[in-house]
Amino acid sequence: MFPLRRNRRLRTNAAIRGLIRENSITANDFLVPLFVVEGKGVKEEIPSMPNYYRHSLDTLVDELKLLWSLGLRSVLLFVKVPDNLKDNKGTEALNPEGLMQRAIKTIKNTCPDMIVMTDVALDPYSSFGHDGIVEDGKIINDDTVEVLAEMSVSHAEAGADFVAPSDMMDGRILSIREALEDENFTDVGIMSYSAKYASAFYGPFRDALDSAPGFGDKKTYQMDPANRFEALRETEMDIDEGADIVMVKPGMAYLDIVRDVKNEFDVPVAVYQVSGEYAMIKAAAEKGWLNHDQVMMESMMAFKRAGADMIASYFAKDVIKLLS
Ligand SMILES: NCc1[nH]cc(CCC(=O)O)c1CC(=O)O
Ligand SMILES: [Mg+2]
Repeated sequence: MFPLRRNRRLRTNAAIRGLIRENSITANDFLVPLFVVEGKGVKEEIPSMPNYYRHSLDTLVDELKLLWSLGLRSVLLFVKVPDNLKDNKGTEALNPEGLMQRAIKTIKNTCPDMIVMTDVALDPYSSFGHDGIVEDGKIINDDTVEVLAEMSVSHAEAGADFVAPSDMMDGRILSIREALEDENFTDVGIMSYSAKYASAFYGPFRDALDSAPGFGDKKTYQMDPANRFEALRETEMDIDEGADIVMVKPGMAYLDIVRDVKNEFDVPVAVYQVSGEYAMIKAAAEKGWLNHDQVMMESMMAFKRAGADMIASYFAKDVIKLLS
């Protein structure tokens, strides 16, 4: 008898393919990154991120209502800080009336049940465009961690549900957790960018926030793309220090790391499909070289298949619109 098994039987039509499908995508899967700028009536497209925008607080309100109506329930906030407010210590990051703090309040006033996660790192505030305080051309770990902890408390005071440290300083999760507990923000969570690689895929994001490093690169704090086991060490430490959710970043080129982290630990795992991944798909689709929607959905399935519990993606809205 030939053949003993015919695997194609389970692919015969859409109904049987649906029946045996192992992964699916819903609005619950997404964190929506949002870029916020000063001003009024601003909705400016980011040149290297087609169809993605920086919003001033007033237009952000409309965007939030749209996200909410689509069933999207959590946002990841980034702010673009004017040059004159940048310094080496990220002083503006602690301003209770700063753009981030106002953005958090605006969102909570518009959609009180939207989960607000805030990016915690110095780079948008840094005159050097680095994620930490610079001394003699070096990024100083422990002094930076102190600022990150204060910054986290400031975001919590403004109403953030989660802080999301994306800086890759050592020990920052513990310091942030302690600072939040000291101030009685026991319910404010931490989503740690635990395995964050020194990646060239962040290029368009740095355009969006005007936050590219002014000298050197981020290789003394972000991870070497050559390394796999180091991601597990980083993640384990962040969990021990109190991270509620851990993240792997970037996404598509790091699916092996997502799977490793998911297999090894029992906390929720997030993956970040970063700006460069978005830009690649958009650019190829614009040229007619790839089918935009199909490639987008395939990338989402890949994240789920790799074990991601949630996906931060600039495609979140497009995906949900396509599904509904
Ligand atoms: N620390 C800031 C930060 N938070 C998220 C990203 C990248 C996100 C993206 O590319 O979409 C970056 C840039 C960087 O580390 O240089
Ligand atoms: Mg670490």
